[in-house]
Order: sequence, then structure tokens, then C-alpha cells
Amino acid sequence: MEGGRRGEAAGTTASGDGPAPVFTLEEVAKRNSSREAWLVIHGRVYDVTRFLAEHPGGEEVLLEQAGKDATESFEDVGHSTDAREMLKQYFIGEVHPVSASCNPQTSTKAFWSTWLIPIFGALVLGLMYRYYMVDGKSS
Ligand code: HEM
Repeated sequence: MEGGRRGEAAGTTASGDGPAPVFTLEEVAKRNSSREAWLVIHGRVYDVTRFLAEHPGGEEVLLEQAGKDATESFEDVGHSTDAREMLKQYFIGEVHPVSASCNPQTSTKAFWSTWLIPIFGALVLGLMYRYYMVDGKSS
């Protein structure tokens, strides 16, 4: 496959064994131009610089996402299995877990799921308990 050959020829750093390099979101954010374009998809960092001109969806959309977490846009397009396979060629490392949790996008989501929803659930349960207990006693 042509795509595979290109990936190997460029000697992708993280394709071998051993732990993958870890990057913070700040490091990724600096690579946001056609000179150097990195993006994050599902917590993994991809260097798409040499893919810009080849992307079937165009260079524009990749540059728009460069330096950022592109998971949502990548998934919204409904990329094929082939496209997902291609990701491997551009993989350069993982996102630092702490820097990822500082990402305003994900941390807002984490806040809702880890705190607000359980607190709300507990409140509803508490109210229901009170309501039924009081009701039960009075009748
Ligand atoms: C390294 C990451 C990416 C790879 C390897 C990739 C690969 C591909 C491939 C192979 C296609 C052809 C259709 C398919 O097979 O699904 C495609 C289409 C497309 N991609 Fe990407 N893509 C990447 C990231 C993105 C991102 C971040 C966006 C942001 C919006 C995007 C937007 C699109 C669009 C709009 C199309 C055209 C869909 C169409 O015409 O039907 N892609 N991509």
C-alpha cells in the first residue's frame, strides 16, 4: 500500500517497541501550522504535516484542527476503517494525562459526569426517600 510505504520511509519515531513519547497539550498546541501540524485524536498525538496535502478531506480542515484535540471533528466526519488504519502512520505519542485533564473541553465533561450527575442523583433519591417516608408515616 502506498500510504504504508510512505509512513515507513519517513521512519515514524513511535512505531517501534517501548513506551510511546508523551506530549503535553501545550506542546501539541505549538504545532498548528502547515510547517508543523500535530493533532490529538482519542488521546493520541499525530503528526499530520506530511499528510496535509494528501488528506482526501483537504488540507484546510486539518489545519483548522492542528494543535488541538480533533477527536470530535474526526468522529463527526464518520471516517472509514481505512482512514482509522492510516492514523497509525502518523502516530507520534500519547497526550500527557494531566495536561489532558486540564483541557477545558474534557474537564467540563469530567466535571458533569463525576460530580453534578451523582450529586443530582443523590438529591433526587434523598427527596424521594423523604417524600415516601413522610407519606408512609402520615397514612
Ligand atoms: C490523521 C487524521 C486523519 C486521517 C488519517 C484522515 C483520513 C481521511 C480519509 C482516508 C478520508 C477519505 C474518506 C474515508 O476513508 O473516510 C478522509 C475524508 C475526510 N476527512 Fe479526514 N482524516 C483525518 C483527520 C481529519 C480531521 C481532523 C478532519 C476534520 C474535520 C477531517 C475531515 C475530513 C473530511 C471533511 C473528509 C471528506 C469526507 C467526504 O468527502 O466524504 N479528517 N479523511
